[in-house]
Amino acid sequence: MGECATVRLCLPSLADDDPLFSKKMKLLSARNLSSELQLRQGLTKEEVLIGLGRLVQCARILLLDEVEIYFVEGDDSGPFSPRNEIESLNLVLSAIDDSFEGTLGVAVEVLKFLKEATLEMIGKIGAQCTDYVISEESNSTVEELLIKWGKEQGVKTKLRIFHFEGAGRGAVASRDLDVGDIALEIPASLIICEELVYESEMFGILKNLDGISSETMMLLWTMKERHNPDSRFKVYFDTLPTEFRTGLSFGIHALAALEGTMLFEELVQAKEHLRHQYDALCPALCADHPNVFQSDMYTWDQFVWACELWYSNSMKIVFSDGKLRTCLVPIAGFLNHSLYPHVTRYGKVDPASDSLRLILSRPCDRGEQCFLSYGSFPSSHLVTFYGFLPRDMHRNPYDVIPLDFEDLVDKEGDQGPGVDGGWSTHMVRGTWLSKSKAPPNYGLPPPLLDHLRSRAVLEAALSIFSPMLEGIGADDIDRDGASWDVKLALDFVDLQRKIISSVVASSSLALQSLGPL
Ligand SMILES: C[S@@+](CC[C@H](N)C(=O)[O-])C[C@H]1O[C@@H](n2cnc3c(N)ncnc32)[C@H](O)[C@@H]1O
Repeated sequence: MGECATVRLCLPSLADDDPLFSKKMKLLSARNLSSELQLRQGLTKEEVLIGLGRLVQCARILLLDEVEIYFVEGDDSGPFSPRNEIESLNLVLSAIDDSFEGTLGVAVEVLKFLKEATLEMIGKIGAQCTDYVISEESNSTVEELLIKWGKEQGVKTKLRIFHFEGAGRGAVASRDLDVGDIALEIPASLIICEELVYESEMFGILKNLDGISSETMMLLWTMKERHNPDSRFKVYFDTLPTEFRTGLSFGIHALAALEGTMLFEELVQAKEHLRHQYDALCPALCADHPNVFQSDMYTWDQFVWACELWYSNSMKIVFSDGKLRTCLVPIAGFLNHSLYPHVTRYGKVDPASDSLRLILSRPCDRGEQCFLSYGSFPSSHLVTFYGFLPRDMHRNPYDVIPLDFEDLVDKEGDQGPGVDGGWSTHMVRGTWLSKSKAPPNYGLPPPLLDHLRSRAVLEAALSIFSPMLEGIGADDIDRDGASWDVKLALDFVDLQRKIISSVVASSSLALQSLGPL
């Protein structure tokens, strides 16, 4: 770029209240990265690209979350995860877009070059993501009616609904969509949230109950409203399945298949918690106010249905009044989750249009399934609350197993691993996700080993995981004839076993490398 004029790009600086502030600052300074890029005149294209690369590295660090930062290895400059990469490149893109304003002449060409290069990087994300196969276009009247109803009330969509093998319904781009395009726009007035309870007759009763949360009120409202033939949201309720298949509906055989895993305990506890909640609320409401809470609508099964609906379909959204509400969003609820999402941030109502806009953070070609990110969840959370494991489950960077071995180490008079590295929690994940499986870490996370007593930590990890590996899952279950919940449980067990075996193998190697005491 012979005549490159000065161009200045600025990423937002790291917020003081970022809980990972000091760790991120440490990484930035160790790598000598700045959130500002100045390109002076006369640089070559290669030099401009090097500058862009450094800015992307900085953005990656700024946007690391607590799991990602824990697994950052040595001087690895990323990418760290698909989520982190998509958001980092979009951050850089908006810095480039901001710089166009007031820029003239050759500098505009440089910015265009930078923008193209960034879009090219974004375009490469997701190339390895595993496709879901369309089983049929949804020509069922319920989904069509919902879209028609939505459009009449201001919904704008560039998506069509299809059925996918193993994922239910999903949304497909009806034309090529680029970064920044709005795939779906839902007026705030169509979003189902707590205000509807406040307007309903049941609120007069619920507001007198001590400590009842708006989420619980919404559960109770949904249980009744789904049967209301005059509901404003009838077309939406008609699209909902009569039964959800999440971990909360696992039968005894699926639970038996999970024995020895942490998910077994989690599911049993989650179910018990819901049972307590149900027992404390529904029978009394039905007995005291039978005209409002009809007992046939407030059975245990219907309560679990409503919980599963809210866990698997709700979104947390900030409205124009600044308040965060947990909501059900008709039509947006058809979008499935991916580790390589097209839409990453959809948590805020756009104040100008008073609508929820699903804006693309990476392109989605016509005919391609358009995915959201539901969040950075481990597979146990996805099974419990959503009832699936993604096709790319082996690549899930958030599929971590927390390590609670302070007890084990502390008892021996050690100061414990949480203290010296400034890490309050330790965790492991499949070591195949590591970029350096070589000594000294053998694919284990650096903070786990990066302190004085790594021998004690490795021994503690082995003492936790080796017995777990032996006790995990029953081998004698016939997968072919199994029901949906047993199959899902077995897939989960296989994945856990793989993760734990990899950690045991790496810990043993790392321990051997330390040699005898
Ligand atoms: C918000 S809904 C999405 C629409 C849903 N597929 C349907 O047919 O209504 C969330 C549910 O979709 C399914 N799902 C989402 N993402 C998935 C994925 N990547 N693979 C398999 N199932 C998925 C799970 O059953 C999950 O509980």
